[in-house]
Amino acid sequence: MEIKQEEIIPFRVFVRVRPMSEKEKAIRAEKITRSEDSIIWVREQRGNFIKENSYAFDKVFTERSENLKIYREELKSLVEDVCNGLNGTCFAYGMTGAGKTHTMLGSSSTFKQEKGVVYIAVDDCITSMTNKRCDFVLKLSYLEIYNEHVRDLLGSGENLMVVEDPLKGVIIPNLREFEITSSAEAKEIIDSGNSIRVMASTAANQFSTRSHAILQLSLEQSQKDKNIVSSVFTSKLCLIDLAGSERAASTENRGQRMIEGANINRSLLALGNCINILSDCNKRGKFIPYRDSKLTRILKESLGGNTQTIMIACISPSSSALEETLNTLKYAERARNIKNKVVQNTKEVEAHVSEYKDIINSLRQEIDFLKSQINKPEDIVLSGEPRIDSQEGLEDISQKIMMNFEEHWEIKKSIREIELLNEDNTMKMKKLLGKYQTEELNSKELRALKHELIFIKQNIKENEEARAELLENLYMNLKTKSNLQQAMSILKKDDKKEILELQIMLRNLKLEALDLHIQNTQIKQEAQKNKEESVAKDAIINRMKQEIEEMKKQISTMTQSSYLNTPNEDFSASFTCSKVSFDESPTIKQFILSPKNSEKKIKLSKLEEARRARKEVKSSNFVLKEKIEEITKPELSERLRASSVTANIKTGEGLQKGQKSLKGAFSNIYQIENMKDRYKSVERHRTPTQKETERKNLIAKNVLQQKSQSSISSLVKGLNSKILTAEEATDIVKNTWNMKKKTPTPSVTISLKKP
Ligand SMILES: Nc1ncnc2c1ncn2[C@@H]1O[C@H](COP(=O)(O)OP(=O)(O)OP(=O)(O)O)[C@@H](O)[C@H]1O
Repeated sequence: MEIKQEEIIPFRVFVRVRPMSEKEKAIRAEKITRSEDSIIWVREQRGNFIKENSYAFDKVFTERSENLKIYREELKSLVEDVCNGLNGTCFAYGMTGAGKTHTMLGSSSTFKQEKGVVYIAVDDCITSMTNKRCDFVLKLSYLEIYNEHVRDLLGSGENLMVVEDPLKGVIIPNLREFEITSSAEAKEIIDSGNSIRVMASTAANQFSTRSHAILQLSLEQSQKDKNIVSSVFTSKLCLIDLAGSERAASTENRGQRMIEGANINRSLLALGNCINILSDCNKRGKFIPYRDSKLTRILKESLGGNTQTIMIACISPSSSALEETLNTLKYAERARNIKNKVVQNTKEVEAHVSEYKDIINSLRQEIDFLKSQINKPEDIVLSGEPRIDSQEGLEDISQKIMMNFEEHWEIKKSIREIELLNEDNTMKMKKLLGKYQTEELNSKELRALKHELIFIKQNIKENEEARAELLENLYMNLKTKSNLQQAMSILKKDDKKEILELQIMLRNLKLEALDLHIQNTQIKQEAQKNKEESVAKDAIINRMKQEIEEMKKQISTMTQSSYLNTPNEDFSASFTCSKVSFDESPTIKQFILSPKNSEKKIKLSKLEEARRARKEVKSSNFVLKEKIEEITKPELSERLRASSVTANIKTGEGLQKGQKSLKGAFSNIYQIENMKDRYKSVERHRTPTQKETERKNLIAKNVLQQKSQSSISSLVKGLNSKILTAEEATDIVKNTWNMKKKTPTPSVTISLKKP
């Protein structure tokens, strides 16, 4: 399977217009919508004033569009992506009776029978996976959120907790998952879930679903190749049939239906608030109130996480539903601005498959063990206890206490989240202010910076307001808690009460255990991150160490060759000079020290080579230093700096050796002067004939010496005043050299400058 790169994918929003209902036809409602491809126009009549507004979406499906067409044209690709390891969500939104359930789950009660997109998607997913040549496990879970309670539609029906796991994201412990292998199997499971979903007849819809239903397909697929490298892809497909938004006035709901309606509206309002913040790019850094409802908590990943999301906004074409239609379209229009970062959930497992399986098995065992640990207290408390009879007051209070505790938990977490967000915002603001103070910005950059600062400031302010509101909620929550505890204490103490108290305690303990688990996972994650960081750091250090070692080797080779190539005692100026000005130019220097034969020239050129090599080492040292600057870890750069200092010293040694040899050459010149003195001192022991010959020689040498002295003086002058060209200098030195061979050394001043 091709591994996809991270992509920013916006919400895709479609509008689906259902046909006029019998009821709407009966009241002779007018059709107020018309559409073309991706645009829908809505006609609004207010008194005599008529206007038509247009709204743009990714596509508009008309009354004639069927579920299968919608699936094929827009949802199929989402399912394909899920089969390729990406997460996907599709939810239907709209007023009550607008056609959400018809779209998602289909219907048979109308004049025509249609299969919902949920069934088509599950079928398609099974078929695609079966056709693929890989191992896969497909699991299905189905839940509903009714009056802010999460209920397993395939399980016991108990009120489930929603937990945020730092590794797995939002999870619902104890939610049953069924492994499915065939469409028939899946259909049976989904149908059984639908059969217990809360439905009721309302004024707006005879078969109104009063809960939000969330069906989730979890897919895990693995691929093996010859090299036994196994890739594991995990993905989720979330299909959601939301309960309908409704206006209390128009639905004429009373009693239980009104409570349901209030809860439905509360969660849809929370969904709208999250969409508003997520869709506004200036609101980055603003607290997103996912915790305001169970629906938004469960949809957190679909709304602002690693998921491709599709929203189907269902509307009625009728004039009687104008307000709801406009609300739905505006809501959906905002959602179009949400962009999610989507990445393939893949793990490259470089391990033998058997090894890998062992790891999974051991993890599964650990999970099973932990599960058994979590379930233990409940078993102990409830095993053998009689079932609690319905005792309205007691049960009601215990339920409320549990909810109160959960609410307390959520509020505290939200407060902490806001505090962290604002810490982050303040940091960002400080950074921008620092940029403002230290950098020279042009007017455009300045404007952008100010703009950003204003939004961050606004976000901080709004976050603070949300925090203040939450603190107030916390205060109310604590007040409710003490009231509930008081109410509980008044009730007659009996076995049932004790069991209920224990149940409350157990639930609270479970929450605490889960929170501890989360903290534990976070600590583990942190530890793992630190470990990975330190491993990566060690790798860098090792790599750099190796590089340093290699450089040291190079340097020592170069130093050695520089030792070898540096002129040694053979290399000595054969003429006596008391002082010669030393030019920096290597050519000139070469001329001054011009050797008497080609061998020395070679040596000199080798010296130059060595110098060049040293220069190269120096420049590579500089590169190394630059690398050090890149590395932010101080200890690493410290180590490298130390090594580069050593390297420099080594290079310097080579240089010094060269200079030493040069100095040696000049000391030889002085030695010749000394020899002359010694010659004078032994003069008296010679025979008269010897003395005569030597005297004649000396006169001749003195003449030559004077000539060469004046030549070298003019050479030095020429060099100092830069009158001579390099060629001229060469000639003079050559001549001087020749003269020197036959004559005693000329007395010229030499001063040696450090190159
Ligand atoms: N595209 C459609 N074609 C034919 N009938 C439809 C279509 N959409 C909806 N209906 C019919 O309209 C009625 C209301 O639809 P549905 O139950 O799907 O609405 P809903 O939005 O789910 O409402 P609620 O939120 O109250 O559950 C149903 O009888 C359904 O069969």
